[in-house]
Amino acid sequence: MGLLKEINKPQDIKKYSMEQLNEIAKEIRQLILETVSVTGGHLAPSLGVVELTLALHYVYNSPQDKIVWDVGHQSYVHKILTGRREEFSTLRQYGGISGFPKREESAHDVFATGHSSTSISAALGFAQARDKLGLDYEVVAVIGDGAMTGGMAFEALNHAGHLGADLLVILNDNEMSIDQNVGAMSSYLSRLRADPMYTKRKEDIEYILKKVPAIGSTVVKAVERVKDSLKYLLVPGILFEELGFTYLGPIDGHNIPEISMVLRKAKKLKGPVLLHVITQKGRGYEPAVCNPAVFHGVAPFQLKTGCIIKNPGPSSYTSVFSEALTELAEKDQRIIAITAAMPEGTGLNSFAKKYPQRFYDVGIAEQHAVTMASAMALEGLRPVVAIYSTFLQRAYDQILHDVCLQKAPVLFAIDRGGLVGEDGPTHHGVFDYSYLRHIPGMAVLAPKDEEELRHMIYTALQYDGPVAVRYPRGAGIGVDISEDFRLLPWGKGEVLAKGDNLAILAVGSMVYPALTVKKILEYKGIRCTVVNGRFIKPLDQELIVELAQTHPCLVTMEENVIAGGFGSGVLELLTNSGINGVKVLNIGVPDQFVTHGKVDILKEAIGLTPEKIAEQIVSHFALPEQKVKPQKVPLTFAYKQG
Ligand SMILES: Cc1ncc(C[n+]2csc(CCOP(=O)(O)OP(=O)(O)O)c2C)c(N)n1
Ligand SMILES: CC(=O)[C@@H](O)[C@H](O)COP(=O)(O)O
Ligand SMILES: [Mg+2]
Repeated sequence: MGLLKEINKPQDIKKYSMEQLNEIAKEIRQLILETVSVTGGHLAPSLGVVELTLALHYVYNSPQDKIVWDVGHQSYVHKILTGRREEFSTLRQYGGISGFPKREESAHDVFATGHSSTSISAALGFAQARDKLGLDYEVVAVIGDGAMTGGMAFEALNHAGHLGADLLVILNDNEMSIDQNVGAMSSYLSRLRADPMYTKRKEDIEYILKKVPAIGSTVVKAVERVKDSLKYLLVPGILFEELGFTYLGPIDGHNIPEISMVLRKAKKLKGPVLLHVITQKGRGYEPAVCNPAVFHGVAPFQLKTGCIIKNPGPSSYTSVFSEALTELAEKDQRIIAITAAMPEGTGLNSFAKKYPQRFYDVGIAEQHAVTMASAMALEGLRPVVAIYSTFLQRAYDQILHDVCLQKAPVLFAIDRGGLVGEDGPTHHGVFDYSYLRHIPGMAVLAPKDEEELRHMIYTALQYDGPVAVRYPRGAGIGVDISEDFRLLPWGKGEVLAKGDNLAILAVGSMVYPALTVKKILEYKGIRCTVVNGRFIKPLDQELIVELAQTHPCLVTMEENVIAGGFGSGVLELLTNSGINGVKVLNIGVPDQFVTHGKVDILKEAIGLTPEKIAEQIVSHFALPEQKVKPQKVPLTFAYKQG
């Protein structure tokens, strides 16, 4: 490592020449490649902003000057340049550095991001605070072309233009969201990239020349167009100019001298400035350049070949959902599939290939996706909105008012439910039971395994109302998956095992762990009933009341925060049913933001492993322990730890 090892803070790069900065760029790319090929992570986004980040830290003075990274998945270069080079190998590992900007991690991470399209709002907030407090610093938001399709970005552009705030928005345009970018904004940016000044001027001049001999309205129109083309000629970023921004660009986002020169110019301008830079996602690593969608967020891979190291194992919940929906769509023409810029992640890409006319990618616009789906459903279609649990949080109001209040039969396919692992607190889907359960008319289901997910999707589509099916990230349990579809009894749980000392009522990803807890407790002479709750709402009231009346202790288990989750619903039911004899323990995610790391490690850390749960049960209920060898009772399901 040549010059890079001398850089421990951003100011250290200011002494280097442009040639040396290009050398440093090479070293940074190599470090990112060597690290992410081992840890996994957001490779292509970060490779695409190496020169941009170097130029930014060359011209600005972080952390006094505030740089906000939209989504923040592209912040690896920023982290390497701001004192985290040596610990960069701990990227996304438990106890290591986060894959996203994190205030607790560094003063240079001025705003925690992870969800898209927030950077301009944050930048405007910092700019307003600066002006109100009489402080002196620059503010920069770096936002991608994908994130620019998010509604919040427009809200902030609108407000910043209105205020005339001194700030810089850098639009990092690489023509990609996670997949190909979509929307009218993306097309507009393509035109800007294609240097419309030339094309626009040429068309208009030809148009005018052809018409000169004519008289009357044609000449008037011609004059109008000349005016327009002059406007376009002088200000290609007219959309941003009309919002009050000075538009600069488009410039080459890999040319450090050019970027630095334009950044210096931008610093001198008053009011909001938008600098449009063109970058290549995955720059410097051929496999990522050729396939930026695959290398957007990538698992560990072989550096030499770009082959991603796959863990053979059970079908993923995502693929089971995708196959089930695509099969059902064959028979039911009403089914429409909607994603918010994540066709690959939600598994809808295969649906899109088979039914392009019944598929929508709305861009990073979860709120719009939900409300559009509601109107579709009210007209008789069966829209299926596939959005990760954490990103669906953004559309809470739309779910409540635009879907549930009007009883629109929208199916929410909620992927990444529960802990997601290395993406950390901005991405764990551990709040959805709580943010959905209290909405009148909403039904919430969670399958115990991938086989049940298939039947839940089918059952949910037969239900004439708002319904959510929530399932985890990654591989299923490894059970056989039937070919048919079974209608599950609505609102009913499933008794998996019987015992008289205590009853465990588990939902979703905690059902198989509950069976393991049962095994562990048997060795202590404690016999458990285990129930697969299946429905977070409506609860199986009859079964729960019966369990409470026939067992001295009741345990609920869920991979959701305890507050307001499934267990809370059970407690409300017992209280409202006047049942107070039974002792209850709610097991779930504690009242904290769970950090990043492998899921197994995180579960160990927050007491969500079967062993830790069994310990909590014994101590909570002060159950007498007898060392017994339980009779060999085969589990109804072979639960595989893993
Ligand atoms: C609200 C929200 N929805 C979805 C995502 C998932 N997501 C992460 S990055 C990304 C695409 C971002 O594209 P762009 O801003 O162009 O950045 P690039 O990866 O191209 O650098 C998406 C959809 C998210 N982080 N936040
Ligand atoms: C940065 C971002 O929000 C996405 O790239 C997200 O990390 C994808 O998550 P999965 O890897 O679970 O699809
Ligand atoms: Mg992009």
